[in-house]
Amino acid sequence: MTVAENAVTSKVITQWNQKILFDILDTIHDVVLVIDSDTTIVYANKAYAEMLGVPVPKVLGRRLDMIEPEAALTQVQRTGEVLHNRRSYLSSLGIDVVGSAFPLYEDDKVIGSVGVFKNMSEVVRLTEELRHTQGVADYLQEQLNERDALPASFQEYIGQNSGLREILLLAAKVARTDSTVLIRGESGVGKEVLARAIHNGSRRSSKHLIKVNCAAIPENLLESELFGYEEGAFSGAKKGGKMGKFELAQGGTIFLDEIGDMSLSMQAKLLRVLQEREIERVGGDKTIKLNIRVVAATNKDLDKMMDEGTFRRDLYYRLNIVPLTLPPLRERKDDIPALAGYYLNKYGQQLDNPALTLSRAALNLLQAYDWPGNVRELQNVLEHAAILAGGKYIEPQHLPAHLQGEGEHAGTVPERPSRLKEAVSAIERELMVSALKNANGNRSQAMRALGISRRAFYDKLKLYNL
Ligand SMILES: Nc1ncnc2c1ncn2[C@@H]1O[C@H](COP(=O)(O)OP(=O)(O)OP(=O)(O)O)[C@@H](O)[C@H]1O
Repeated sequence: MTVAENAVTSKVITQWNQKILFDILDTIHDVVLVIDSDTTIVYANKAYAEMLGVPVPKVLGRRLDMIEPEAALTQVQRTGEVLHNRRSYLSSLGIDVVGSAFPLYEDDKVIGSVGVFKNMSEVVRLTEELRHTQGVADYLQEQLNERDALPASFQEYIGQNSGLREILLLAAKVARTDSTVLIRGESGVGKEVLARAIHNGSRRSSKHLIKVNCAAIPENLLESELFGYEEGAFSGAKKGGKMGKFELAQGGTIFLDEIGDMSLSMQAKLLRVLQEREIERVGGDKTIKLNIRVVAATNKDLDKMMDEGTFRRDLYYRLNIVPLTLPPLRERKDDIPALAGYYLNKYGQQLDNPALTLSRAALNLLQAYDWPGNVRELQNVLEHAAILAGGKYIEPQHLPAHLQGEGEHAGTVPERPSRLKEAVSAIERELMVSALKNANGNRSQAMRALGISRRAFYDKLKLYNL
């Protein structure tokens, strides 16, 4: 304030009496409190009395350092320094306040101080409530994210179908444990993809995932494949012996695929391993402790097999700790566009045709088909179509005849084969079907009749969805 302004103000004030000045201070919602040099309260406005719940006269003359030793006003009194917008807690009243305190000087001497502050308890309470609510909201959001988000290892498994998603979320949870998992589902639904995701999502991911296709290994070799053998265990045994798949999987995961194709005698041996968690190599007498996680898979109806006595019930219970059944593609057709997109992108890149897309008519045909061979069949169909398409679009004519509703069975020799590869595949499939028929479903016999290796035979079984 300038000297002239000061003169004007004092002139006006002197014209008013003290009462009017105090009335003015009482109109303020903020507390105004004045203490003298020994912290005796010499003035308090109405807001302070209301905050205390007592009339003003009862407050005057009391020593603030007795009531509230840590109050900003008493601090200012001691230090002579202004405190601005300071938040403090008044323990005598149990409230939070925010305000400023100023020293009052007379000839360089602090003769008192004045404080202007407001009760912030409501604001503090609301802020704390908000913080708590925010905390709860964050927690719930985290839970939701955890519920909906699949770990990175599951990204490879394409599918948003709600039924499938429930299974994937359960699998992701189980992945973090050491539980034995049994994955069931028709051929080509992605049991192996899921087994890999479980392994990669587990604490064993830095160790190996060892796969054993129990159906593709001849019965007499399966035991040494799984358990390994010592030198001289049998004629033709390698010098120095050989490590089995269980040993190779130490610290990691063993994936026993096609477990339903295991003979009863092997089932008994496997059951012992699951119970004892130890093995002995064929021809050896040393016990090897196992630290492995077992994931098994099958497309066989194990319940029926147990009823028929071809699958051991006790082994089933050992394996079925966490059962995961993957739905067939016909039950999750809503995933076909995403799966098709994934494979077309893949094959489009390989064929230098990155913009490769499905025409609406072709997509309709994919959606209308029942996919007995599931995702594997879809993958094969799209690979084939991608080669045939040439241009940007896959049209109905690029899809196999049986998808177009023209032929009854996949692979039936087309009357006028459009491509050599297609015709060869169709004939191959026919030959496989008739070999299996002639052998009454006995795969080994069919394989021998066809004169092809076990691996080639099983690859073709998968390829033609037999
Ligand atoms: N959800 C999926 N996302 C991406 N690819 C998939 C999915 N499901 C299956 N596939 C693909 O389909 C093919 C068959 O999958 P996989 O071998 O895992 O099936 P499977 O159920 O183990 O079959 P089988 O019982 O015949 O052994 C693989 O090429 C795999 O990459």
